[in-house]
Order: sequence, then C-alpha cells, then structure tokens
Amino acid sequence: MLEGNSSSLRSLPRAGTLLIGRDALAAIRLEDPSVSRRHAELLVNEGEVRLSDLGSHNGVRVNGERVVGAQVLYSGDVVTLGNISLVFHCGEGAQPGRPPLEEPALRVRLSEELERVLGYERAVSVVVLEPGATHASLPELVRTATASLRMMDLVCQSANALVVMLPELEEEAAEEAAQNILEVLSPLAPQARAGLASAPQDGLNADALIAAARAAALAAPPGSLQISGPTLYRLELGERSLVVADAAMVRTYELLRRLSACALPVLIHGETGSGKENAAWAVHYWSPRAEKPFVALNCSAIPESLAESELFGYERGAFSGADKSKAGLLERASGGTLFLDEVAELSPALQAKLLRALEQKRLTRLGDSREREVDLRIVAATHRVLTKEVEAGRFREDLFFRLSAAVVMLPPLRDRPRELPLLARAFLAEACARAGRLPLSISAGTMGVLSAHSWKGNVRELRNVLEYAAATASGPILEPSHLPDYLLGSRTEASGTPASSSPPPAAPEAHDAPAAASRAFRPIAEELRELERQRMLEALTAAGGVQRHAAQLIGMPLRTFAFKLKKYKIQKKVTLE
Ligand SMILES: Nc1ncnc2c1ncn2[C@@H]1O[C@H](COP(=O)(O)OP(=O)(O)OP(=O)(O)O)[C@@H](O)[C@H]1O
Repeated sequence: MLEGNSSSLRSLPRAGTLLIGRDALAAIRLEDPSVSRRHAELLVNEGEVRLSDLGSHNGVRVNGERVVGAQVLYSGDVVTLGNISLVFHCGEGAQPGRPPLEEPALRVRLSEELERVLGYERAVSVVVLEPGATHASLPELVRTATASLRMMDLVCQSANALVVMLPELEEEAAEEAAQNILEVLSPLAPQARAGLASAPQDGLNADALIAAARAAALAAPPGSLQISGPTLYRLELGERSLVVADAAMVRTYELLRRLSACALPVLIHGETGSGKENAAWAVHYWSPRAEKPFVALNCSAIPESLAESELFGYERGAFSGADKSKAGLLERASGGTLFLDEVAELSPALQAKLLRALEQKRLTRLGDSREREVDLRIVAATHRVLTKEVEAGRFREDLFFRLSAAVVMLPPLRDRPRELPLLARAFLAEACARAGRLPLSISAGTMGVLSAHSWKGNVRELRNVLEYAAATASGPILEPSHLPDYLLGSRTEASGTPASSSPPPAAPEAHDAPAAASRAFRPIAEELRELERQRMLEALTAAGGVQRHAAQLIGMPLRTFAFKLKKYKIQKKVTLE
C-alpha cells in the first residue's frame, strides 16, 4: 500500500471477502479523504482474487483502467483508489495464467513503477533480450522466460525482442535475475544477447529505460549479458566507434545486426552525413564476412569516364594510360562487402553492368575477354527516395529490386536528441586532441544552440562545426560566440555580422518529398565539391594558413589536401608547417 510518502505491506487470507475503505470495520482501512467509507471489495478464493468497486465516489482503477464489475487481479497489478495506490503481488502458490502482455501495457506499468522509483526510492530494472538465431518462436520464449520469473515481473514481446520488467531488485539482484533469464532461455536460444538497464541511473522514463537496455543488448556478445552504463552509448565496431543512443537509432542498429547474419542486400536510406557508411560498416563488421574486405565507393564522387574502370577493373592496354592491369572495386571486395554510397547517381549504363555482375556473380575487366567470379555482399545507400527515381525512369527497377531486399531508414540527426550532446562532446574532445590543446567543455548556452539547429548536413556538419570551434575558441569553455555565425541564426542576421562560416548547402531531404520536388536540383557531386572547397578554406583560416593543421582539422590526408588545393584553385597564402 502506497500512501503519501510511506508504504506498507498487507497479507491477504487464503479465502474470504475483504472490505477496502475508510470505514472503521474495513479489513483494509485507508484513512485518506479521497477514499470512500465502503470503497471496494476483494473476493479471495482458491488463489484467485477479484476486485469490485462498491459504488465509490472516486472510482477504482486497475493499471489505469476503471473497474467495472468484478475484475481478476494479476500479480503486479496496480490498484488506485482516490489518491492511494495498492500494488497486488501474488507470492507462492498457484495463480491463474496471466494473458500475454502487450508492449503498450508494459510501458504503462513501467511508467507507474518509475513514479514509485521517484516517490518511494524503489528500484526497477528492464532487461531486453535479443534471441539471435533460434528455432523457437517468440511466444515460446516469452512463456519459458515467464516461468522462471517472480509473479511481479512482467514480460512482453517487442518487435523481435523480449522486454522484461523487474521491479524492486537492487543492482546485484537485478543482474542475477537477468543472468537467470539468459540461462533459462539458453537451450532454446543459445545466441541470445541481453541488456540490463535500471532506474534511476539509466533513465527515468519508460522509453529511455527500454532504449538503454536495448542499447546494452546490442553491445552484448552472443550468449551474454551487458549492463547499461554511460560508456554503452558507444558501439565499438573494430576500427570504428559509433555513438548510438536514441531509441530509433538503437532499433536501426538492432535491425542491421540481425540483417548482418544473412547475405541479403541492404539498402540504407538517410540524409547526407547521417552515418550511412557507418551503418554499412556495421553490417559488414557483424557479418561472417568481417575478415574479408569492406570496399566503399561513393558513386557520386567518381567521374563518369572513370567509373567503369574503377568498378570493373581493366587489363593492360585497355585504354591509353592503362600501362598495367588493375582489379576493380567489385573484384577487390570479393568475399567481403561492397558499399555503394549514393547509388542513385550511377549512370544508366553502369546500372546495367552492375546488375549483370550481381545477377551472374561474374564480371569482365575492361579490355579482357575472361570472366571472373565475384562473391559480394552489397550494401547500398542513398539520400534520395529510390522508388521515385525508379518512377521517374532514372533508376532501373530490376536493379532497385536487387539492392533493396532489406531497407533500413537512418534517422536524421535532428531526430536524435539524445545523441546530439554525446556526439558534440566526443567530436570536440577528438578535435582538441588533434589540435594538441587541452579538452574544452561545452557551456549550456552552446548546447542549447546546437540542439536548436536543424542539421541539414547531419553528423558530418556537427563534426565540422566542433572542429571549427575547437580551432577558434579561446579559454576552457566553448561559448555560443565560438560557433560559426550561421548557427546563431537570427542573431547574425540582426547584427549584420558577416558569417565566419556559411552553412553547408541544404541537402535534399529524403523524408520531405514535396519540399524536395519544388527545390531546384543540382548534381550532388557539384554541391559536395562546393562544400569541400568551403570547408578547406575555413580550415585554412582557422589554422592560420598551415596546411598540415588545416588538413588535420577536417580529417583529410595531407596529400589529398595539397592535391585539392590545386584542384579547387585555392589561392590563399599557405605554408606546409
Ligand atoms: N553515430 C555516429 N557516431 C560517431 N560518428 C558518426 C556517427 N554517425 C556519423 N558519424 C561521423 O559523421 C561523418 C559522416 O558519416 P558518414 O560518412 O557515415 O555519413 P553518410 O551518410 O555516409 O554521408 P554521405 O551522405 O555523404 O554519404 C563521418 O565522419 C562519421 O564517422
């Protein structure tokens, strides 16, 4: 019984009728004025408990739903009478089987538990279980897990995972319970991965807690449990370390992890700079091909005249300048994964050649008559709505079907409010380390500006902004004035200050088809070249004209930087050191 700031325990008899109310003779007496004298009645009979409203003034609710007639109570049900809450727990002995719980109901129950965490310093934990490869159905796993749990614990099926709520267990006990669930399920699902998150440390709302447990499960090795914690927002994938914290991103990466086990081609939709290449890397890294090459090709960045030889390779003498034979990207990726970024930008001729190679699993180098076998896992990505490209006749439908066996949507950064500060801090720390300066912290005002921005260039734009800020900020704290002016929006326009760094060109938005349709399009390669030139200029300014530092600021190899200075005819005065 939870009343005001105190809670107490009442045992029920094995059989009998119990009056609940303010009445002096009530078996369960509640003093609160919001409770009627004869408020409700419990009928206990052979392990079954039924609750009825006795026509009370403020009514009776079970798990938020008003009670009409006699309602059977299940362990963990929350009964509300006016301002008072009673939590019904069934200890030992038989209890009628609870009907399977739906996910929305578990979220409601978890929210109620979380209120108690705040008000009564109680504990609640959530375990998310990803079954991995298994012959058992999810309902079977739910049944098996349920049999091993206490009556007050709740389990539901959520997409392809199990979500378990464990109330009132302190840290160690919750960990033990989560381990126990894994063990009980191991004969059916030996590869299951479990994640454990607990309130209050991992979040104080149902979504945050489930997302934290999901993120932990995602990071867990098969057959084991991972406990949530601040470092778990990082997904360590070999040479890449990603921040994955928002619920939508965790779900996306869960899906990628499941897809990585099979050989299906994956098509990733996402705005420019949203992390499509990282998503493709995750598929490769988790797949059985991880030891083989991961080859990435940005289809919008290679000139049409070079694309064919780049993709398919050539033999010596195939064209002027081909003084030795060279394997193409498809051949180099054989056995591993080929990532085709901005695949919508491939020319019709190359689309046809690529389709043939994928269908026949063979290719012919330019100037060669021999066919060579290739074994590829394809992951493609685009910021365009590919079905619209097909409708408009710009993209082959047969190739679209080849590439899009599984489609994954990557949310834009503006829909990842939890990740934004984590990414900002991480990028700032990296930029400071690269620039050889002491770490900077980010003021609340600066974080406010960063959170309010729409990030059309997504994670890449955020990283560039923090690189710029790390190069220009003085003092130990990053203030809004250290950010490029375009981020400060109206303030800049009002003051008429010239922008220190102009915004990157707006990227066409995959999710906003009508807006995109009315926009004047330019070839993406042209926009990217402009952005690159602009960023190089800014980096040079920030680095006082020192090429090596400027190249470091934007993470470009020095030789590429020097080459592009000439290519873009950047006239700025530069020095090498
Ligand atoms: N979750 C993340 N954690 C850390 N860094 C990230 C994350 N997502 C993206 N980045 C970084 O942001 C930059 C852009 O990401 P990436 O190249 O994967 O985006 P993209 O969608 O493939 O871009 P494009 O549209 O240009 O192909 C990269 O430097 C990448 O490492």
